[in-house]
Amino acid sequence: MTCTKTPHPILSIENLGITYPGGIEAIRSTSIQFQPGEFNVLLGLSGAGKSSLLRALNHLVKPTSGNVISAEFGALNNQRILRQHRRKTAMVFQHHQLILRHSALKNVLMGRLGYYSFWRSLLPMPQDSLKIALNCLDRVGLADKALTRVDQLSGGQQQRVGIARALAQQPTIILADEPVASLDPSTSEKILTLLKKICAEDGITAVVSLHQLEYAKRFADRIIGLSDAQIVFDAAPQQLDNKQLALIYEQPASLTKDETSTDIERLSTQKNLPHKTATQLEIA
Ligand SMILES: Nc1ncnc2c1ncn2[C@@H]1O[C@H](COP(=O)(O)OP(=O)(O)OP(=O)(O)O)[C@@H](O)[C@H]1O
Repeated sequence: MTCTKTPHPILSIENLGITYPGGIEAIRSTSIQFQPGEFNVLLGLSGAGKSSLLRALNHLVKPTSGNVISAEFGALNNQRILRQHRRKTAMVFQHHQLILRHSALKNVLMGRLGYYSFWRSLLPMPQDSLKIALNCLDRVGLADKALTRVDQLSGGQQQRVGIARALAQQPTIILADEPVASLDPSTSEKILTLLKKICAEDGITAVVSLHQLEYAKRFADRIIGLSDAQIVFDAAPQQLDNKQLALIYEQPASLTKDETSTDIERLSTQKNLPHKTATQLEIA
């Protein structure tokens, strides 16, 4: 089941494939279009290819074939276009990727770095960026924690700072890679509610990877179900019946149970690389 193409996608992928060194095929040749303002959930078992697909959308994982095409900037085939696209495409991570010894405000200000040259970003941020960052903290309900060190905040509050940092980028697209995987159910619901509300208010297109079916059904405008490196479902949550669910959640024949858990272990250590912006600021 697939969504039909519409004439004005904000972001498209065309025949995109990802094969990691060693020959692991994470995404087989796939084409999708994302519509402006849509809240998309990538749903699937661990190892299905959700993170790889999501991270390919801003070339954090480089596709081995095919193209990612931004409606605003064009195909991501040179550094200038990639920089422009990344400035408007914010990321939210499972483990927040915040600098724990810095204040919430300083972390949120990192979202503004893409707007300044490297040399300018070494100086204190201008007033307008400060105002934007404070406003973003206010929108996630953390105005009173602006000067609190992030390591003194709860997991849910840290993820709110992560969302505020994304928002400070004034993005048109937010990519959220398992944003609630480290949180308890009640906090997860609050975070997804907040993320959806903010995206709706600002007309931001969201692509969110999740493995919890319940949240996908509740929050997604569109669910893109992945299994074994390919899209097996692409439609509104209301159209997800048991037959479609079986396609998403059946264990690929190519993996035994043991191989799957080995993959998960490897992923949990390899995948959560620090966000490039965070690394840059750590150095600065
Ligand atoms: N850096 C890497 N090097 C080699 N193989 C990788 C790498 N990252 C992911 N893979 C493999 O690519 C496939 C897809 O992984 P991916 O992380 O995209 O899946 P996922 O659906 O996001 O899983 P999870 O829910 O566990 O995050 C898996 O077989 C995984 O082992």
